Parts: sequence; structure tokens; C-alpha cells
Amino acid sequence: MDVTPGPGAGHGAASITLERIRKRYPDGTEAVRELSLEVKAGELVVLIGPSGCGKSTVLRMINRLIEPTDGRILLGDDDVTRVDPVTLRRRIGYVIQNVGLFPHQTVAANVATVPGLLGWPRERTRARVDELLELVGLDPGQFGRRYPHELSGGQRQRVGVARALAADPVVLLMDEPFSAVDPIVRTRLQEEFLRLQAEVRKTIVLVTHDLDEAVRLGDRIAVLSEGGRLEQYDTPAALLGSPASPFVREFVGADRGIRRLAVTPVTREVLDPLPADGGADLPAVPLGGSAYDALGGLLTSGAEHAVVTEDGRPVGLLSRARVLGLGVLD
Ligand SMILES: Nc1ncnc2c1ncn2[C@@H]1O[C@H](COP(=O)(O)OP(=O)(O)OP(=O)(O)O)[C@@H](O)[C@H]1O
Repeated sequence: MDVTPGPGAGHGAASITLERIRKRYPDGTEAVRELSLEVKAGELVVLIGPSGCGKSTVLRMINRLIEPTDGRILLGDDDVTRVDPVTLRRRIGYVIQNVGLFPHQTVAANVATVPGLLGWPRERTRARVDELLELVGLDPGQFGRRYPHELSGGQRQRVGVARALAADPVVLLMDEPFSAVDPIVRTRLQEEFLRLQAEVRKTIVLVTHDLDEAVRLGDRIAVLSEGGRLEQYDTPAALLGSPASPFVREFVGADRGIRRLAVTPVTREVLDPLPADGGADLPAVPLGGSAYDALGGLLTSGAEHAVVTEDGRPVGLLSRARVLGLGVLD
């Protein structure tokens, strides 16, 4: 399969191009009327929108679990409808809500599924399984021999991710991958997942209902409305800062200002000069950290100002008013 690396893309990440795709189910439901979308190699794109707007349908058309009624889907330069579906699915990792692990197989055997289908030698498969379990934070010696029912929900999700990465896919599709676990585990899994993505740099399309998850994970977010209509396709900061339509404005909610703080870094432009004493008694926040965290630091300490540091050295003063100003929207 052809691979088109984009800037910063890891080894073997492919771009995805949806060209005017449409899906009409046999009963006449127009799940997706016409959608065009491009995901760059190595990019993490989130699909979000109200229930029934066609997110899962779009995702499953990419790996041909569902056949499009019309339009083209390219992986790199290859039209996926011209690739044998089984071969295609071995090149595309797929992670779903309840993971779908095989219950009667050990964790190691689950992760080894696709390498097994590809006929990898035993030693290579075993080394890959160990490497992946370590990558997702599970000790292979401890967890490899367990069965799925002997794991927590969060551990099962990690095994699902490890399994999807096993044959080094060019694309990873994720349908509500973190929704089956409680909010605290979920946040931790999201953070680990971002670290993992920084390492493997796959092209990822992730479906979620959760706007905070979308904002936290997405390089770009595609907001869909009924019939798979693309309302806006933008970075989290742009989406929250300038919703393109009343639909998006309502969808991102009244608290989008707060959400925007979470994706807005503290930069030199918003800093005031340091006081003569260097602000020794004030709370410190890092340059480039999120405005949301800076506000949290200010509120916790009760201070009006924080010292902003770079490599541990103070570079300026940040006031509460300036931080709040970063969340003010049009
Ligand atoms: N096999 C099917 N036959 C007929 N209609 C279907 C079929 N599968 C899905 N649909 C319909 O297609 C539309 C889009 O469904 P889809 O599952 O893609 O939405 P979704 O955005 O992923 O929804 P949710 O957020 O609730 O999971 C819905 O109206 C759904 O009822």
C-alpha cells in the first residue's frame, strides 16, 4: 500500500481523503448525504456531533466494514474500494467502545491476532507483543497471560489499543475508545494515549460524544450534523474561538470560553514586566503551559498575579485579568 508521509508523520502513516462519500442504507436512511474530508498523515482528527449524525458510519466506511453508496476514499494514493477488504483491515487498526477482545484468549494472544494472520514468525510476534504491552503501560510478564475478564476496564482498553497497533497499521480508527471507563481513568487513558501518539504518530480518526475529549485529543475536530453534514473542520482553539455556524456555537456550548483556556497557551504577548523583586512570593506557571492551568494556579493560591517561567527562570508577570481575557470570545 502506498504511504504518503506528511510533516511530522511517523513511519508508515498514510493520509485519508474522503471525496464526496455518501451512505444510503437499504431501508432508505441517508446516514451520510455527501462528505468530503482530508486527514493528513500523522494527524489525529476527531469526529463529533449529535447521536445519529453518521459518525460511526463514516468511520466504518474507511475500513469498509460498511460500503459507501457513492464517492471515493483514499488511503495515501490508493482507492480503498480497489483493495481487498481483508487486506485493507490488516493495514487499519480499529478500536471500539467495549474493545471487543476475544474472551477465551490471553492478552498476549489477543494482541498477536493480526501478526498471526499475517504469518509472522513466533519470535517476531512475541517480541512485538511485549513491546506493545510495554508501550501501553502493561507489564508483559504480569498481564500477557491473563484473560480479558481478569483486567480492569481501563486495562482492557489499553490491550485494545495495543492490539490495534500490533501490525503497525497505516491508520487507526477509534470509535468511542475511552467511553466505557469512569472519568478519572478516562482522563489518564487520554493522557497516556497522547503520549503514545507523540511516539507512534499514526493517522487517527476518533469518534466521540465528548467535547472535552475532542478538545484534548484532536489536532483538528470535524463537527458533523445530521446526515453527515460537515459543519466545521478546525483546530480546537479555532472551533471554540470562532464557531462557524449557530449549530456549532450551540454544540460547543456556553462554557466554550473555559474550554478555550484549556487549549490556549500562555505566551510572551500577554505578560507584564516583572516586579523589582522578581515576584519571589508569587505562584509560578510555565511559559507555553495552558491558560486554564495558569488560572487554576492563580485561584488556588489566591494571588492576583503569577510569575511565568521558562526553563525555571522568570520571564514575566501574568495577571488574572489577562488570563481571563484569553477566554473571551467574539
Ligand atoms: N444498518 C443500518 N440500517 C439503517 N440505518 C442505519 C443503519 N446503521 C445506522 N443507521 C442509521 O444511520 C444514521 C447514522 O448512524 P451512525 O451510527 O453512523 O450515527 P452516529 O453519529 O455514530 O450515532 P451515535 O453517536 O448515536 O453512535 C442513524 O440515523 C442510524 O439510525
